[in-house]
Amino acid sequence: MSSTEAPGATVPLMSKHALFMGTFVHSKALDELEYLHDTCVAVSAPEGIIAAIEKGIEGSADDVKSTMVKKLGWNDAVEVTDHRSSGKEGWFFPGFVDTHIHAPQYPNSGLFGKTTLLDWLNTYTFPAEESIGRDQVLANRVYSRVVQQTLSHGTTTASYYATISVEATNLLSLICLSQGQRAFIGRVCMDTELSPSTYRDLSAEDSIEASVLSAEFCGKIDPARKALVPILTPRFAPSCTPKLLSMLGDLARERDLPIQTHISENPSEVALVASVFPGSRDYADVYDAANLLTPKTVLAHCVHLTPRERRTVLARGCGVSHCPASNSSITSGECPVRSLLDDGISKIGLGTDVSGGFSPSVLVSARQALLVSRHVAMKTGNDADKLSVEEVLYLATRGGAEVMALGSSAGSFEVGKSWDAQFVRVGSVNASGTGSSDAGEHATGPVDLFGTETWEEVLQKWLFTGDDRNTRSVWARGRLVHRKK
Ligand SMILES: Nc1nc2[nH]cnc2c(=O)[nH]1
Ligand SMILES: [Zn+2]
Repeated sequence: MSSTEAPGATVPLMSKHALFMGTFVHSKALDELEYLHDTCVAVSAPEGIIAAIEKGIEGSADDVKSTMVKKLGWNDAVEVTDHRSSGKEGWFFPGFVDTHIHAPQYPNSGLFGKTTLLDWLNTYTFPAEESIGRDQVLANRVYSRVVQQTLSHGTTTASYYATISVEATNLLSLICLSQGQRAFIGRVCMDTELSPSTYRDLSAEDSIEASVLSAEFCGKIDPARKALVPILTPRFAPSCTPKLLSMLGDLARERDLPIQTHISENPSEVALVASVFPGSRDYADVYDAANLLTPKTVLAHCVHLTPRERRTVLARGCGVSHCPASNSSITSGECPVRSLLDDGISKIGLGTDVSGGFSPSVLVSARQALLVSRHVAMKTGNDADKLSVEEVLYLATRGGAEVMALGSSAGSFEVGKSWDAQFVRVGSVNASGTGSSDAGEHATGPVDLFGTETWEEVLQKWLFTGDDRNTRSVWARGRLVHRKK
């Protein structure tokens, strides 16, 4: 396969308007999930935008479908997905937003031993990334799989770090486009001796030129930035010279590009930044001096930010990608999410941070976020530090959309937003104690309902015991991008 050839079949555009019916669950606010029963959501073709939402009225004989059809005059060419008979065993939920994931690290999922960030980078990460850049066949294998896997776990938007290789990064763009995932594509920039001499940009100028090439490639294959957005990606401060950082800040402004980077993940990293940038007041100041902190900047981790750094992040309007599974796995620390929120930093989403994090599932990240918040609470003695199920599911969807500056187009079910959704199905246990979903084509994994649960409890059980077997269908920008066989 040549480097710019689109791999595999491309997910087709919506050819007909569509009506989805059943129960819809989404975040209304940080601490509130809304449950819309017997509801019809109309999605217009070919762009996949929610055109109308008709809520069923309890006890009313009026059918929401006919009401909707009359309202929109979509009588004929309409595709109907009707899950109204699913009861509490099935519901539509917004697609997840993964605000931070390293595509080339996917083969290393679960491999971290007892390392911490800086030795983990040298032991596991740089070798894996370098090998992808040298081998397009391997890049195709890994990138195709990571996009398939994230889609099958319900991720409709992902912000990817690729590698320094333009060729391999372009391949990731093509794969996301053909599989239908909305993606931010970041060619990694790094020009210091922190990484091996064989795996770094030769100069700041080279790094900028390569970043422009990969951004222009995205522009060529998706000119309106409908599905693909190039994102400038200085790996983290110690990987970049001040010159490169400042050239990236200029480039972001000139081309109106978003930025992603890591910050304050681990105490040794924070100390390293202080020693490499002695003239900066703190880690955030290194980025701020280069104009890299903008409302379109995604800052991964933010575990050890000082009060002054928090004020900088808030003042610049940056988003935070909370990566709890990664922070526990490579022992980086416990991000104090409640305290960030209390300080006014409300743009917070979740990142799987594969492969610092071990799972491509944002559901797992949400679960881990909830658990880590319990550890924070055990340390502080303050119950208010505990995040609720509603809050972590907000971070997984709406919060992530805000972080990626997609707040008006994704993250919840509202007229004018994109149909980015997943249909979740769980199982129930019958009188003889058998799960309805133990086997066969409808196997839905370990979530067992006994018929006594409230809707709130069903969502809690999904968060803690669910997995990708429950994610039956996934749509991104109206297009069906995954269906469980
Ligand atoms: N978690 C994580 N932190 C980083 N800091 C610099 N590079 C990385 C990376 O690849 N993963
Ligand atoms: Zn990362």
